[in-house]
Amino acid sequence: MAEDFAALRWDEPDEHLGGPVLVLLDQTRLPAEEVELACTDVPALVQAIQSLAVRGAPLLGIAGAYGVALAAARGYDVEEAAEHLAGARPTAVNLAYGVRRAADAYRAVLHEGGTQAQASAAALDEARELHAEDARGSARMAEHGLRLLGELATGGGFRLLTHCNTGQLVSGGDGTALAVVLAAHRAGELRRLWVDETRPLLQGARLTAYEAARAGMPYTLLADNAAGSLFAAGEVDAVLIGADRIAADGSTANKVGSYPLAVLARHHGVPFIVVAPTTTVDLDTPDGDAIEIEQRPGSEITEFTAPHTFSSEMSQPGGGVPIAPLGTQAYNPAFDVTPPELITAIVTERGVVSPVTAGELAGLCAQAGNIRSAR
Ligand SMILES: CSC[C@H]1O[C@H](OP(=O)(O)O)[C@H](O)[C@@H]1O
Repeated sequence: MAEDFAALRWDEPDEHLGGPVLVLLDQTRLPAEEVELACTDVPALVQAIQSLAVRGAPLLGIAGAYGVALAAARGYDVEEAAEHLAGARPTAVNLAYGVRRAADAYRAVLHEGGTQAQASAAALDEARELHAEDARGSARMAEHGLRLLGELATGGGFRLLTHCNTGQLVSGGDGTALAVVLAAHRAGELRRLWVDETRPLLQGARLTAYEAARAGMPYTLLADNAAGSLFAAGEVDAVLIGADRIAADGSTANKVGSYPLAVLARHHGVPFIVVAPTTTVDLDTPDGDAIEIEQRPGSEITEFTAPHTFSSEMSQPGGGVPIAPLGTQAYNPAFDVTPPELITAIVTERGVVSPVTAGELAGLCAQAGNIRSAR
C-alpha cells in the first residue's frame, strides 16, 4: 500500500449487493492483514464501530454520516438508523455530530417537500462534505502543530511521544496528532517518535507503528509502563495526543493512559499537546465530570487476542488466551480525562488554544461555526 490510504470509502450501488456500500479498512485485523469490510446496512456498521473495526473520533463522525446516507439510500428507517449509529459508542462526540449532520440534511429536504431520493442524495452530499472538511482540517492542524513545536523545541529535531492512534486511520486526511508528527517527519524535523503500545487493544503497537513504518518515520515502540523512564531520561521533547471529546472548560477525554502521561509531562516540564478538530469540542458538556466514559468488556484485559483474530473474538469472553485466572474481574475504561491545567495547548484546524481556558475555546469554536454540540 502507498504511504497514504483510505480508512473508509463509499462505493456506489453494486448490483450484487443491492445498493451502495460503505467499505471500511478493518482496523482490528491490522497490522497482520489489510482486510476490507463491506457494510451494506446499519447494524453491520454499528458492529464495526463497537468492535473498533472503524475507530477514532473524526473517522467515527465520517462513518456515522455515511451510515445515515447508507440507510437513506437503501430505504431503511433513517431516524432509527441515526439513533442506532449515534449511540454506538458514547465518548467520541464526533460520532453523534456526524450522524446529526447527515440526518439534518436528509430531514431538511423532506421538510421542504423533496423526494426520498433527493433527501438521500442530500445525506450523502453532507457525509462527503464532512469527509472533505476533515481532510482539510487535518492539514491545517498539522501546520498549526508544527509551528507550535518550532516555538517550543530547542532545535536538533523533535523527540515526540504519542499514545493510541491518531493518523490516517482516524481521519479523512493525515489525522490529528500523528498528522503533526508526519508533518515534522516530512520537514526533516522528527528525531524520534516514541509510540506507546496502548493496552489493552494496542492501537499504538498495531496501528501507529503501522502508519509510522509506512511513512518511513524513525519510531520506537514501548510498553505504556515504560513512558515514565523516558521522561526521567530527558528523552521526550513533547507529548502529542488526540481527543474524543473536549468539554467546554478544556477537559479532554482521550484513550485511557493519556491522563498519566499529562501528569508525567507536567512533572518533567514537557509540553503536553492535544490535537483535535473543533468538531471534537462539545460546548454543551461543561467539564470532565460530565463526559461519559465508555466501559469496555473485561475480557479485553483478562485475555490476549492476537490482532489477526480481533474482529471475531475481541469482546467475547473466552475468545483469546487467558492472561488472568478465569473469573477475574477487570476494570476497562476506554478513555480517561485530562484536566485543562495539565494541557499545554489544544491544536485545532482554526488555531491553537494556550493556555486552555473556556473562553479561548468557545471563541475558537465560534469562529469555526461549531457553537452547538452534537446533541
Ligand atoms: C483523533 S481520534 C483518535 C482517538 O480515538 C481513539 O480511541 P479509539 O481507538 O477507542 O476509537 C483514541 O482515543 C484516540 O486518541
